[in-house]
Amino acid sequence: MPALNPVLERLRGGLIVSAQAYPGEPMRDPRTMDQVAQACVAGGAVGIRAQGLADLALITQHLDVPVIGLWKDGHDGVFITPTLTHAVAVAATGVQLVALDGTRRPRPDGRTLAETIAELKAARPGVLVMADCGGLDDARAAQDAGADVLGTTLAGYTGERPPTDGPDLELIDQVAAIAEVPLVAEGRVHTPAQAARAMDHGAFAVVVGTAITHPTTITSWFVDAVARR
Ligand SMILES: CC(=O)N[C@H](C=O)[C@@H](O)[C@H](O)[C@H](O)COP(=O)(O)O
Repeated sequence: MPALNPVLERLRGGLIVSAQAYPGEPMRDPRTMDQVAQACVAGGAVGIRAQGLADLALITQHLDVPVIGLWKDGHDGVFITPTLTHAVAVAATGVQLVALDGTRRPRPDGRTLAETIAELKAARPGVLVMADCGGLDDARAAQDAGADVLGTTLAGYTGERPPTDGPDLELIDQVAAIAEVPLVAEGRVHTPAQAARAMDHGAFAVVVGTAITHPTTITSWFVDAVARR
């Protein structure tokens, strides 16, 4: 892999924590997410992934690790930073990387992924792009479209890959074999052992969300285990 952008170099081999609360949830408050993000950095996270302009505006002020920002609009189809307008607004919060839907599905504003990336970079020079992919063909296309980072974020959510129990290691292998840019393993990494396995399979860094920052889900795992006895 050629010499990397210094922002990406800071993420190499590390854990990125995704701190997101969903609409209507008790922790859906920018101050709360900012505090959660700070707590994760204190624990050794090399980067933070976060959602929404208000959360990002606070988090970028208080953290000195790279922040991957996104804006979820809706919950099906293309909803992760779906348009150029969303992407430019996310970049304007001061994040170093913008995560956007990196699938081959039509985007709501009619732009291709390549056009979106080129226009975002023209509007916000220096910003990096993480493409959230659902499968190998997405990853290949996103790399060709100019993505700086490939993520397995949408594996199991777009119909291209079955939802695996744990990270989609087969997809990580496949993407690692074609990636000329960093591959970030994201999606259903629920244990430290799974995070380590994703690295062993060729990930450049790993994103963990739910298992660190979503107490409702984590609690339900324990509740179910207790209820089974
Ligand atoms: C599919 C989708 O919408 N993924 C979102 C992307 O930002 C988040 O809801 C996930 O929490 C994140 O990808 C981390 O994954 P996990 O929470 O499984 O560690």
